Amino acid sequence: MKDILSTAGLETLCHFITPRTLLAFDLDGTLAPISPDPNEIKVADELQQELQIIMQHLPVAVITGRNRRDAMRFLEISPHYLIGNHGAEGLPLWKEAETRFSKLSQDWKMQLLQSLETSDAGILLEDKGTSLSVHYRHTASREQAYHRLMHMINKLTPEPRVVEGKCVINLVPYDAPHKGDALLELMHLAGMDSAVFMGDDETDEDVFALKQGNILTVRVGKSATSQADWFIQEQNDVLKTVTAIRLHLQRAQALANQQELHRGGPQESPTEP
Ligand SMILES: O=P(O)(O)OC[C@H]1O[C@H](O[C@H]2O[C@H](CO)[C@@H](O)[C@H](O)[C@H]2O)[C@H](O)[C@@H](O)[C@@H]1O
Repeated sequence: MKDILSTAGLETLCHFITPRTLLAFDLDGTLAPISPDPNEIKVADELQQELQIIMQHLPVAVITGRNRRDAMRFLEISPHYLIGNHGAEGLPLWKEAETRFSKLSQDWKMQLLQSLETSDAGILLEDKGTSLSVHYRHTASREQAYHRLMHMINKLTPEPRVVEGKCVINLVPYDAPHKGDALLELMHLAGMDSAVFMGDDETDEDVFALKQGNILTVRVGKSATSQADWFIQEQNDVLKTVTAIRLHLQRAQALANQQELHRGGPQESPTEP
């Protein structure tokens, strides 16, 4: 894993981005810092402004574990693509399957509600439609809560795909598209032949694991176990990276304008009568 904000990293990033690159971002922990309350996240105004400018040059996608409606509450910009539920919501090719995904998620919710006891205070079920998240950030002992929840989750039928996150266990239908599938489908939809993706969490590993030369992946936080190729130190560095992309796009645009002017050649002055 290498530092994308190093001189070599920024050179690679700028060299990688072409007019056919999709820029995709995770939300929690990437566009917004992690907050103890999922309802209290904030995408910095400056970051939204940078993304707004970038969107004039390239397609932008947000691929989040939240549901789309929830994610929209925190975005003043309207990205070209907004995919929710870790990939299980918002992809045109999967529209019809979403009802089935929601049914599975409801079944798991009912089974968990039956198993939870009053002593399980602090455990929160987040019903997101096509997937279910089980939060344990606010329990007295996170470790105990985690083990107890995994015990319950292992008994769920049908078996969910379990994706762990930051004090959360996400339950997703096994055959639902994940974030990696989503990114590939969006590249195809947008007619882009490369993509940059930034994420921070286990659920983003589905993109990092794609390991394709035409997808540049950046993780928030260095990790020995992540499959991302590049890292930034902390969430604050997302703004620095996005600003570098914006500057690069504006420079490229200015250069293209100049070349266009030269190609047109000097205007012939009208012949004097
Ligand atoms: O894919 P993401 O956009 O990163 O979404 C992942 C999960 O994010 C939210 O939970 C996490 O962030 C909360 C706010 O910072 C935090 O309080 C919580 O502990 C984290 O797990 C969201 O609530 C989930 O639905 C997403 O799956």
